[in-house]
Amino acid sequence: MAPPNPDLTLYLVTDSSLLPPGTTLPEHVRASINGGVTIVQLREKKLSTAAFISLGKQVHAITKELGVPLLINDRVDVSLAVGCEGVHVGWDDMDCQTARKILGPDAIIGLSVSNKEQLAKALEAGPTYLGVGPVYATPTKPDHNTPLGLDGLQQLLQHIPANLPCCAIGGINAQNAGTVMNASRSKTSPASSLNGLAIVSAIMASPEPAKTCKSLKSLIVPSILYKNPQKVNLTSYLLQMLRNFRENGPPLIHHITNNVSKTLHANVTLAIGASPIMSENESEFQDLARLGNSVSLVLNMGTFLGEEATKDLFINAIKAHNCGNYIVFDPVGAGATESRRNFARTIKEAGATLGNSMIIKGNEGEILTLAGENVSMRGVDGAGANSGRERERELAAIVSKLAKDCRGSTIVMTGPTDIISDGVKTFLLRNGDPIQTMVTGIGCVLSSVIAAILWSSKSFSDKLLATVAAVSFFNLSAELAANTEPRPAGPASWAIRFVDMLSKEPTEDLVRQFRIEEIKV
Ligand SMILES: Cc1ncc(COP(=O)(O)OP(=O)(O)O)c(N)n1
Ligand SMILES: Cc1nc(C(=O)O)sc1CCOP(=O)(O)O
Repeated sequence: MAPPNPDLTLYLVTDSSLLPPGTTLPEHVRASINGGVTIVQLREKKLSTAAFISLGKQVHAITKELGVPLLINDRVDVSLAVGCEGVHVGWDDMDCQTARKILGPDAIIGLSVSNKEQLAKALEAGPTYLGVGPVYATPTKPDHNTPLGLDGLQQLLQHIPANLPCCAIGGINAQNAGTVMNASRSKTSPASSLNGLAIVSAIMASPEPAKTCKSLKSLIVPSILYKNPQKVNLTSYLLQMLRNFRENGPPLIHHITNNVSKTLHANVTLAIGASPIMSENESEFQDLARLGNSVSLVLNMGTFLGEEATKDLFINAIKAHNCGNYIVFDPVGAGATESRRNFARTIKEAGATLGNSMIIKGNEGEILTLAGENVSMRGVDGAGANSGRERERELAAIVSKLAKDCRGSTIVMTGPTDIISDGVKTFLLRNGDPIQTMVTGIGCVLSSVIAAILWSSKSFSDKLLATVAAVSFFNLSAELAANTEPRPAGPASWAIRFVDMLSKEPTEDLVRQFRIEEIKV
């Protein structure tokens, strides 16, 4: 029989003494699960055995109904009496092997680890998962061990095998959850990293547990998905990406773009539920960049007026939006002339100084030009179709290297297969339809969609997946507009249908049709 494999993403450990006045534990647990808690531990230090069992049964009825496992803190006897899914034990409690004998092979048995010595013993003991902590000092457990801090956590994680799930605990809340998850990623190999966070006070004391859990989960999931895509439901995550970008109101997309596709940019931006503005008036860039919670800049060098004429405009726009906004740069025709090549490289360099807020989106010829490859382009269309697995691999390696060289920019190379990389992870996307190349400006307006959907992104790792969601959504909408009966008569009627398609609320069924593959380069 396969060992139990609990989802530790957002682990609620209870403490009724922290509940807001007038609330009950069972209802608080229910709301927390509705907000995204994936596993619950009943940790009630002051209850008699009888009261512990009675409360355990009440809470178990709810966790069972909502499909989430319930564990009991310390007490194997109470777990047996409640009939729940397992226990969490520490070093003063019953040992793991004995607990396993009593509870059986299907039980979830968690074990606490605070240092290297305990970890060495824990690896012998055969728990289902490890609770590693405390990360920070916490009044919730007055007898806690020395806090590990982020460095100590990373060091322990390096010695935890990839197949042993682990969560961090101790002093974790909405202010530091993303940092703890990201820190666990940065110095360790992806395999030996956190599967989630266990939290007591930040959830138990919240007057709005569902809302708190939802926002905690949005800080945790990106890192888990980034490291272990198989551990998270990719479909529901990408769907969330396509829906959440309007959470703080419609993002404002400031466009500096070519004359040919301005109207299409505006219509597509509106169709997906964002707000377009077209402005080349440098005196208002600072104000535009701060107009609301979520502002992005689309920079498209399609109708390029020459290096001197365009440089100040683009650089001043970048400077104005360098206040936490996303910038999507489309180096249109970068390989076509010497002057465009130089200019595109200047903007790419400027993006590399921005940390990770720039996305560079171009066709094969444009991206290869930025990567320093020798390409000859006839106009602003792509240099050629990438085809065949070998060619895909070659291009993926170039895209990934360019992303690394750009120090955090995400690179999107469009084509029959789209390639997206942040220099750490690289994805191949296979949705789309050849008709997309028959309407001018269609390639350009993908930037507007990316610029809007990026606002679902809350961390660096999320930015890549938000871009993957945006490009897949865009291309699948194109594909459906072309292939749904009755089929469009030609490119013009297809383009209208395409905009209609983009305006529909994305569904789970739509996301299931995304053809996404992660590729190792
Ligand atoms: C998920 C998780 N990790 C660690 C602990 C701490 O357990 P323990 O060492 O048994 O300490 P007490 O909870 O008994 O104070 C935990 N409960 N859950
Ligand atoms: C139950 C528990 N175990 C810890 C450990 O280090 O093993 S720290 C802790 C309490 C965590 O509470 P809060 O989320 O309120 O800080």
